[in-house]
Amino acid sequence: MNNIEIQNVSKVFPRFDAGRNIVLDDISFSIKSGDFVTVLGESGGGKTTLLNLIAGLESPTSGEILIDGKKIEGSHPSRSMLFQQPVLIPWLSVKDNVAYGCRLRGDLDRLDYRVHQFLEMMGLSCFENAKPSSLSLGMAQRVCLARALVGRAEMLLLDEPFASLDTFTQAHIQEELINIWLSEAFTAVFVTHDIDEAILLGNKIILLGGYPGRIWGVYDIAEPYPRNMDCEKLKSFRREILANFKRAHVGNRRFLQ
Ligand SMILES: Nc1ncnc2c1ncn2[C@@H]1O[C@H](COP(=O)(O)OP(=O)(O)OP(=O)(O)O)[C@@H](O)[C@H]1O
Repeated sequence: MNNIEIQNVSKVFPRFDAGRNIVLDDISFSIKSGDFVTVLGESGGGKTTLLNLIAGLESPTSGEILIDGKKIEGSHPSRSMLFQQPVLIPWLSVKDNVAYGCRLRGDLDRLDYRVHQFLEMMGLSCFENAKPSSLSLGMAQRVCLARALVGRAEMLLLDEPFASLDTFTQAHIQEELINIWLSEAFTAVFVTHDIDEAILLGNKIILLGGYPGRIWGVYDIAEPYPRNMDCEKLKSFRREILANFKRAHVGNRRFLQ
């Protein structure tokens, strides 16, 4: 199980001029085990900060985050993070990169089989022995995804992982991610500033807006996968989300006056 409760979480960072930068203000929402949650917000709005708090890499200034009723204390291999840029060890082969975290932790049970299985799932079995320098960006990002899944992550935390990919590769890898999520049943928290990506992927969207970042909408989307933005229901979600973004900005202007 991996039910997460984010309760009245605020995060304040010290500012360069000795002031306080309130990045997140009184954020509350819940994530059910097996959810695919997309966190949608503009650049600098605190999305990565929220992901780092769920990963246990940062602590809230106030409020708390509970996983299955227990307060998060630090990072844990069951929560795996995928960054915007793929991070691979250049001198290790693709398969050794994928196996690396498991080897470090001594999680060796059928490791070679698992590595092969996930690389095949990502369409990368022919590249098992290749070095990262010979991979395209999209392939390297799929290796990172395989590495997270091989480590039996119960929760994937994805920080705009496809933002730097071209539209075609992005669409392809989004579809693969959804297929794997549907078959492997992990929980995903996916940060993006792309409204269509948030709607196409998430069964729940958290709209983060304004400065400091507050929640401006939580949307449950029950449409089946694969999704297409031509669908009227999804278009209407899009209109509603954009309208709420506008409200966040009007609220923000008032806040600054
Ligand atoms: N470790 C830190 N120390 C001080 N300030 C920080 C730290 N991490 C983030 N911030 C500040 O928090 C704010 C939000 O940053 P964050 O990276 O969470 O936003 P974001 O929504 O993920 O942005 P982007 O989409 O551009 O990656 C920024 O003002 C940033 O300067």
